[in-house]
Amino acid sequence: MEWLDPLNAYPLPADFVSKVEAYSALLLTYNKTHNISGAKTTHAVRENILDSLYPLLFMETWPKRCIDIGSGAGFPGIPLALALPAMEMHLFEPIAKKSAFLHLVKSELGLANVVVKTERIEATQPFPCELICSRAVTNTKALLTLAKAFIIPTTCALLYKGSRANEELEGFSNYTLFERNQRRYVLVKDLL
Ligand SMILES: C[S@@+](CC[C@H](N)C(=O)[O-])C[C@H]1O[C@@H](n2cnc3c(N)ncnc32)[C@H](O)[C@@H]1O
Repeated sequence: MEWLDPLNAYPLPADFVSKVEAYSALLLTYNKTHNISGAKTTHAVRENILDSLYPLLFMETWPKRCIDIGSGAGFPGIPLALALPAMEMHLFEPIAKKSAFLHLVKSELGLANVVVKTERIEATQPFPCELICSRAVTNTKALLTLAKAFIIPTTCALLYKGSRANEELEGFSNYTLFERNQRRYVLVKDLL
């Protein structure tokens, strides 16, 4: 699978390629009738998948449990859950047609480590969580305010950001900015 070459340095599970291709096919089909994602072509879906997975190349550790706030059609939560089957991935997506798709992916691909919640993050029953992921939902401060009840002393946030990442991070003291293929990722620590 040439399009996955940028991830060659990472040991992906044996079933990763077949599952990621199945996810991509499901999304392309479902998107035609339900319009849940701007990614309408194979190339665009693959770009979103790669973007979701680039943090595998720089994150030193992954915890047992992660939440993805505003998962939409599953980015970054589904690709990360496929790459990291030992990590529990909780996908929060309040729009019914999008969360129905996430349920479909979970059942079709047999993803035992994925939990889908059709809820806004601030309206759900919180639980302590060591990793908060989010891509293209809202700015860092607003997002961490919404997710406040999930944050414990060891929680980190892995945020998928555009060019304005630096402006958003004013006031945060402990963060690292990563760049890959013109994309930016921010790992924020000490959230309390
Ligand atoms: C622009 S989409 C991004 C979807 C996906 N993360 C991606 O990168 O393709 C933003 C998503 O965040 C969801 N969302 C917005 N506010 C939310 C909240 N408070 N809690 C959970 N999800 C939220 C929306 O329903 C929407 O599907």
